[in-house]
Amino acid sequence: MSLVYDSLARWSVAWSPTQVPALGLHAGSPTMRTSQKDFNDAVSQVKLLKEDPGNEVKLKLYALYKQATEGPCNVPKPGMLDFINKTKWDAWNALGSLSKEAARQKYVDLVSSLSTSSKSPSPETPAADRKPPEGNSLVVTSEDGITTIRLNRPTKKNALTTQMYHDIIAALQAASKDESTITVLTGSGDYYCSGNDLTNFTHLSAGGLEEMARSGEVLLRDFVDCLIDFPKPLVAVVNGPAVGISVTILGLFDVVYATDRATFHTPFSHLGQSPEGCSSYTFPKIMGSSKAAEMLLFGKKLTAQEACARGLVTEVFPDGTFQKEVWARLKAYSKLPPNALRISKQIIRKQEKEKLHAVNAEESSVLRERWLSDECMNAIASFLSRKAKL
Ligand SMILES: CCCCCCCCCC/C=C\CC(=O)SCCNC(=O)CCNC(=O)[C@H](O)C(C)(C)COP(=O)(O)OP(=O)(O)OC[C@H]1O[C@@H](n2cnc3c(N)ncnc32)[C@H](O)[C@@H]1OP(=O)(O)O
Repeated sequence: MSLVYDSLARWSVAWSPTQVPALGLHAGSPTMRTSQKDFNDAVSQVKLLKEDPGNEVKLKLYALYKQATEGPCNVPKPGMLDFINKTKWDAWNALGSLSKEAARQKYVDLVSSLSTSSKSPSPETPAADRKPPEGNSLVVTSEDGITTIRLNRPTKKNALTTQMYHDIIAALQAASKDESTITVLTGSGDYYCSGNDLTNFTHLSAGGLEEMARSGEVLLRDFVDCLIDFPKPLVAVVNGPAVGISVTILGLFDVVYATDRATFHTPFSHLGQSPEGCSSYTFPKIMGSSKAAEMLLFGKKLTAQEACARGLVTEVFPDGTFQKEVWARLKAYSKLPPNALRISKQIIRKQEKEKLHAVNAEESSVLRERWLSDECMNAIASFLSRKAKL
């Protein structure tokens, strides 16, 4: 059995009976024979768990399995940038000199506690029925003069993958030329967006970390440039909490409507990162330098009402009537003459376009450096190992 990440934030159990290493038990001891059977049964049970027990538990299972089968951690510590293996190594190493027998017992106890809290599926349940596929991460629709770009990864709180940045750019480019009057960005499920998908940092190409940071800088700059240049009214329909880049770019939207359930959080310092989306310029301008610093430096999370009082949000609606009220309002606005709207938007934006592009280029370049820093690496590794939640 081995525990693997199928993406960096998600452990999955890969199991093949033929891959089980010898347990290294001494024959003849009845206690140990019982222990070995219990352990083997527990190992088999893990793959039948219906509910994902979460990364923390899976990490514990991994560490106990290694300790039970190989003894104390005996392999060199992986490099700091090798997030997955370092996290696994840390967990195994933390078990110190725990005996194989004690590790087996703890493993069995842990699996037994999971089995009682989660029903196993019947063996004939097809895998596809256990977890429905998530479908398209971005859904674009056009109706009633409104093009809607919907972030659609609700199980990941609509975190933005690199593919989604590319897809949003393409959707905005298409929307700028289509028949619609207004373009809307919104989210599916309980979140608006949890910001940049932190597993984006783990998809290393042959060029290594430097290359990843370089391509991240280009992607970020292109994404934000596209928002700066977007020629039609751009509206954010913030249907729930918003984090990171999904908050900073709000300063580039024309109108921001939020449910009263929404919160606005930019935890850049916690992540060893720095502001993007032109927020280093737009936030002080919108809310004053000291309020902006509270958000961008110290990561103060705002309620929807607070964000509205600071001018980041246009209007807050009760959650119960949010969708109905907002879409009725937008439908009415979409009947306005499209050319007048375009021209008015463009004359407003024109005053600052050059400045915004310069700010974007600088923020993206600073972030490239940040991504290579120990502070950032450690924060991401910490999130991925679920030691910290923001
Ligand atoms: C160098 C390459 C980069 C390329 C991209 C370039 C452009 C990007 C530039 C922008 C850079 C940074 C700006 C930012 O956006 S910084 C902010 C990043 N976001 C976060 O730090 C939020 C992290 N998430 C959380 O703190 C919590 O998940 C939550 C949002 C508070 C929700 O908590 P919850 O308890 O209600 O739900 P939870 O169980 O944690 O989440 C459900 C599953 O969703 C996964 N998930 C949520 N958010 C993210 C995320 N941002 N990245 C990756 N995965 C996320 C979470 O891991 C859970 O998954 P699973 O069920 O455990 O598998």
